[in-house]
Amino acid sequence: MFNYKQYKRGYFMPPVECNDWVKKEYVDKAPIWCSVDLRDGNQALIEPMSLAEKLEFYKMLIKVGFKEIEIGFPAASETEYEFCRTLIENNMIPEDVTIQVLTQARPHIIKKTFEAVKGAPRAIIHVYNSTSLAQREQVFAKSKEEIKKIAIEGAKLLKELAEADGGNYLFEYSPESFTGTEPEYALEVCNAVIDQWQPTKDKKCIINLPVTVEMSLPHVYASQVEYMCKNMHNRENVIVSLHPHNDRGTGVADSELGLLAGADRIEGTLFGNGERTGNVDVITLAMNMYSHGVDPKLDLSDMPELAQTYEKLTQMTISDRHPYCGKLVFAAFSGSHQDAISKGMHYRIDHNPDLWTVPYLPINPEDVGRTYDSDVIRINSQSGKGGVAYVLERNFGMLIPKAMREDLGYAVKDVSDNAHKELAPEEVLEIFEKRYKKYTPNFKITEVHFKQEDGIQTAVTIEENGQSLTVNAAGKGRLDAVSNALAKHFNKPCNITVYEEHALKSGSGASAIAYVGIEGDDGKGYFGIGIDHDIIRASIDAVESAMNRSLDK
Ligand SMILES: CC(=O)SCCNC(=O)CCNC(=O)[C@H](O)C(C)(C)COP(=O)(O)OP(=O)(O)OC[C@H]1O[C@@H](n2cnc3c(N)ncnc32)[C@H](O)[C@@H]1OP(=O)(O)O
Ligand SMILES: CC(C)C(=O)C(=O)O
Repeated sequence: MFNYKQYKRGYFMPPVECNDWVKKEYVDKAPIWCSVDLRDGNQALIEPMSLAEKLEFYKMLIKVGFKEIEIGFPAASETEYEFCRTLIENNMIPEDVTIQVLTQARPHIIKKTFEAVKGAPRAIIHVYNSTSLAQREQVFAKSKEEIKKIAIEGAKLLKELAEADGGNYLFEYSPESFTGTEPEYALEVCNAVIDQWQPTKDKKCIINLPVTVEMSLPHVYASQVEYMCKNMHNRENVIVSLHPHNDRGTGVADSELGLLAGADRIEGTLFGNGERTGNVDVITLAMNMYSHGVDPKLDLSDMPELAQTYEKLTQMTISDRHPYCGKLVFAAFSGSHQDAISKGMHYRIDHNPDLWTVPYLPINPEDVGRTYDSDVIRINSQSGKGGVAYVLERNFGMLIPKAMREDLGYAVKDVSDNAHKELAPEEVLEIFEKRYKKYTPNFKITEVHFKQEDGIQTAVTIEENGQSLTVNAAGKGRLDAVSNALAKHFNKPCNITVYEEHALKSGSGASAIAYVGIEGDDGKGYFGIGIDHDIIRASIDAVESAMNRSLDK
């Protein structure tokens, strides 16, 4: 039954008000990033990655710039164990990278974990036990003291084994299910662990406050984190880490507010893969910082490659709307957005190309390996004249006159609407050319001669209904003379209201384009274009098309 009465809030507010984080406005420096793709992400896959797949993912994480990588749960399976050994025995851990391994606070699992990391140049041993009220009561059936004892015993064993092994280890403790734990109690357990480890400036420890299951608004978590940070023993020698999941869809907000509340480190995954609704998406978090002008200290410049490799190795699918990396996240189909983006692009170039200010696009798509041409302005029946003009300019170097854009915009929209489909730039060009170039259903100009005498005199040969006729007229310029000839012949106005021309990009097979608009006897504008090496020829072709269009009515 769909019955909200069976639920109640399962979190606990700190015993004192903790809201200093509210005064901070944005995350002004990158946290220490720890990727948990190969552990939390991996344990949530339908088919966990093979050794070869984990290796490929690991290399990608290094390329992105992670300096701390939780490579697995070595006591969990042979593959996990072997992966850890492979990295160590093949010297695959760069000097500036530390691997991290996870273990339950159970002696035989901790011991197996130490066996797995033996010989590692550096490693973080991450031990956890669950502390929430629900798990104390239902899973462990243990008192607060007994649960704290599990944590203390685990912490002690880590210290003993590390000393015996002589390896270069840092320790991390997670009060798993922190968000369902009374903050005073979580603090008591964490402080007991810190007291065991006695971290120093040179040998800090990590206390990780997981949002194992997200159960509150993000500001509640921020208050809990602030409470922990303010009351933690030996705080200066403790790295406070966050490990948000995304059950309520606010893992990113938890992380950002948690950082404002004093945390130093984030554990998360690329594209947010992880248990249930996932771990916090490191890419979104990092790009959020980037879009505020803060260096995220991760290199996400080749997002399409990252996305492709991620999808291949995890068999997961990135949504088209996934922040910063989905296929459609930079696409604008709707007319008003396209218009603003197109104007914003020009404004930026004219004013300050070093600053990104384009409306509707939080970041420059090119920064993450996307292109303006195929990713940004895309044409369908929601599009407008600004977007259509932008597509022709960007892709084919055509600078459509302002007065012509509306007519063109509606023509393109109609095609898309009728076909119920998006139009590729080439299809937009095809519609444009079909409508305006060499449009001659009513007549053709087959020959034109000019003579300079009292202005310009012209003789225009018109082929109409299978017959040819030469019309003489005069004008101030050559195009004026031709339009006068057409007006005279058809006994209709052919006043040129728009005339623009420009060279076309090299390689397009033609050197110039002319755009002509005329006002018909109904007061409406009719348009044509001409493309030719000879700009006069191009202009005559354009007026020919425009007049033909006006005769259609
Ligand atoms: C929130 C997280 O994502 S935490 C990480 C979770 N990831 C995984 O569990 C993946 C890897 N895990 C595994 O492969 C297995 O669970 C193993 C190998 C670690 C352990 O396997 P097993 O001992 O066979 O089973 P299991 O995990 O069910 O053990 C449950 C027992 O451990 C206890 N336990 C569970 N977690 C912990 C812990 N962190 N610390 C101490 N005891 C724990 C349980 O209370 C239970 O005790 P009981 O036997 O007295 O009832
Ligand atoms: C082990 C801990 C950090 C964890 O994965 C979680 O709580 O989600």
